[in-house]
Amino acid sequence: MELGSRNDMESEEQGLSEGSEHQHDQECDDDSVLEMATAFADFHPTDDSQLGLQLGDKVAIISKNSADWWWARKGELTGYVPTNHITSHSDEGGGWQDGEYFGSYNTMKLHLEMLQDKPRNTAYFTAIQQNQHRIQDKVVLDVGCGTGILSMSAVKHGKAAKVFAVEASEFAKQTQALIEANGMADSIHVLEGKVESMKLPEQVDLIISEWMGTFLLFEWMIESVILARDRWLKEDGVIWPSHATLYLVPCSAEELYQTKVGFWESVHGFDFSALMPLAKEEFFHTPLYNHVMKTEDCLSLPQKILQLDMKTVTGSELEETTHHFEYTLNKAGTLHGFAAWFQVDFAGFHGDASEPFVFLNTGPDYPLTHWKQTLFMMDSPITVDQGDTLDGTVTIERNKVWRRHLRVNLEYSFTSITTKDIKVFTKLFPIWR
Ligand SMILES: N=C(N)NCC[C@H]1O[C@@H](n2cnc3c(N)ncnc32)[C@H](O)[C@@H]1O
Repeated sequence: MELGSRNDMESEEQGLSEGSEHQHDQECDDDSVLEMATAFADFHPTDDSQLGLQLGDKVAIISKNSADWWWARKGELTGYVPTNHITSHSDEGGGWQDGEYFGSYNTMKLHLEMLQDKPRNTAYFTAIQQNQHRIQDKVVLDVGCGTGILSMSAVKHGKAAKVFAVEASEFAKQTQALIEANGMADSIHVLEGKVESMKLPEQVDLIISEWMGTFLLFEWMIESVILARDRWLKEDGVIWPSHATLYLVPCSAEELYQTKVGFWESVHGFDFSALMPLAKEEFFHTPLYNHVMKTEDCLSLPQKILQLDMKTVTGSELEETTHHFEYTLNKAGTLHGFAAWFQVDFAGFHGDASEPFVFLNTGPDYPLTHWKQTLFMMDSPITVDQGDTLDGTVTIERNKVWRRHLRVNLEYSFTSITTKDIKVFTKLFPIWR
């Protein structure tokens, strides 16, 4: 999915072409095989009805005799394997493109970018440090732990007793080495595999995860976090981030527009304006995931278009959401489109909601993060005055086939305060399909 930074991956979505469907396991064709699975931990058999496993072994599941033991085949050998040592491949299909997705998280460039994102890491570390007295001696689940940085912080700063650090990409092998190098192997258990198919030995007190993608939802990892919450978080447990909010604001993007589209007006003295529609289609068909906007680009106050309580939100609620907006422009200028960003909060432990809590805001009024802002460019800029209004809806629709992708539909009417003239606009933006 990405060949470099997480942001690059969105522009490299071609990497998620149909041809990139994961390789169908040959053994799957044997009709006695229910599905394939991979061992994410070594298993040493205690009797000869059991099959020994090494981390990374692929086994063919023949029958699921019980919740804890499945009859499996590894090469010519058959025997029982413990289900809490293997992760099933069954959800690799279904348009999740897991091969590419998890393969892409096995890059140093991506982890470098995330670990160098100071506001990102500071928010998580501060939340952990400020709640040490509530995390001490507790059990934590880190969903999508990557290098394990949040798990290590939960132990070092939060004094957690035990952390299950779940990571589906091969990078988990590096993570295990890092945990050992930092003397934390007895409290942090790295589990390679998808959290959906993980079998933990106990419920947890705290789930920590950094799951936010472009426009908050891209990658749709939020569904994995919700599933882990429903399956493994204690009733009175806490999930961080505890809340996620998506913001949208009408804005100018003059420099970008001139660079990508205005440029064609006159190219070395020649009229190339006939190419402007092609430029708009190519450059503005999808949102720009790495736009850095300035506060003065905002033409109104931002509005919240999605508010999630991570303790209660369900996957089905997120399939399609629509938010009605009304903006009154607070300055004259040029309306090129809309910018979006998110905020995540780390509340939930506090008894009293009034207690200050830590939050991470990726908007233009806060220190820049690797998410930057997401810019939805409309095709025709309009000159606007203070007092003009925009009235419309933003619909976020998850792709029914490509389950990590979504589409954002913007539909609104623009009313000029002076002429009372009304113009209607609509545009559908795939992220990225
Ligand atoms: N936009 C993000 N913050 N993406 C973080 C994704 C990190 O979580 C890992 N990850 C994503 N989904 C899962 C999952 N279902 N199970 C385990 N690890 C996951 C992924 O391999 C990467 O290390």
